[in-house]
Amino acid sequence: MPPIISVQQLTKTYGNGFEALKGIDLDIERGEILALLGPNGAGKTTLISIVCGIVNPTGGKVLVGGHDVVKDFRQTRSLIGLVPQELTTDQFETVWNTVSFSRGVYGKKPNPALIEKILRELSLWKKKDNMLRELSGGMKRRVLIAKALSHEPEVLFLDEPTAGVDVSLRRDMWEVVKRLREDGVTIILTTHYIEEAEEIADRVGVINGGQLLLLQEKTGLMKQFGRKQMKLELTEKLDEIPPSLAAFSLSLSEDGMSLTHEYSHEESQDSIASLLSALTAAGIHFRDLSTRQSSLEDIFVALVEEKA
Ligand SMILES: Nc1ncnc2c1ncn2[C@@H]1O[C@H](COP(=O)(O)OP(=O)(O)OP(=O)(O)O)[C@@H](O)[C@H]1O
Repeated sequence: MPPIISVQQLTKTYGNGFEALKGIDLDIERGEILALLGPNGAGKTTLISIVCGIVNPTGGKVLVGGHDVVKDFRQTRSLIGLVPQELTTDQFETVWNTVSFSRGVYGKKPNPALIEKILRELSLWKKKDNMLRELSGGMKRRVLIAKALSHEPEVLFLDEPTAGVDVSLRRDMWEVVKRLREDGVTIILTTHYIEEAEEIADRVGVINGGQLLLLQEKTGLMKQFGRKQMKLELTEKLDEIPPSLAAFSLSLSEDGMSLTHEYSHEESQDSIASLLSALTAAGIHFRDLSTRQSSLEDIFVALVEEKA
């Protein structure tokens, strides 16, 4: 099946001469959750805005459902739901009217049953007759999602969806996102919260300086770049690592009371077993052991710094 979104050699130079995108190639598959990570100013919002037809590209091409986002703007836009960072709707309108109106904007026939379903799923049903200005910040966020879903888009863009929202709302949002994916909706989210990408994404793209540095399936990414650490708390102070342990990647803490072994996912479990027996043979005993796996955040920071 062709990708639902195909971004080809996309460039964007703003009026002031700033090159925000420097040739992005990106295919997004139907039904996946793609997290776009990148530091401030990386170009994430510019990329999303071009795909949604809000910003014009300077060069390259974007197809959504096989249609060109510039030439066939109406068709591509109707396939997309965009949850922007901020609410720009009329604050004196009710939740129900706001969401229903949004559906009409895309030329879809009214469908009260669908609007009710969306509002219920987003825990907005009880607030349907409230004006937007009466809602809390978190509730307004929910309205933004409801609006974006009102015309039954095939692709949902979430731009920094959980910035500044509390933990319970964040959980609820992820539940909604997971349900949407089950319904076959493709989801692209930008986030600064790397744990979020780690938890929810199928693939992760890293953008920096207008370039796509990496695009990979999350589990493969974690395996390839992820390092593991095993820390051993020693029973007695060790002055130096004995030569018999030189073959293992070990470091000794300054106080001589702990040893840390770093290894990759590829290294077999055997290496741990042989390290532990080599330690025993060297007369080194430990009272506790802990392991740690590098997170997507560690990987991300290393990658962005490396390319800076
Ligand atoms: N209209 C504009 N004119 C000139 N430069 C712009 C314009 N819009 C964005 N930029 C610049 O383009 C770069 C990319 O901005 P963009 O908003 O796409 O980044 P981002 O990755 O979404 O960042 P953030 O995480 O801060 O939202 C930034 O350096 C920004 O200052």
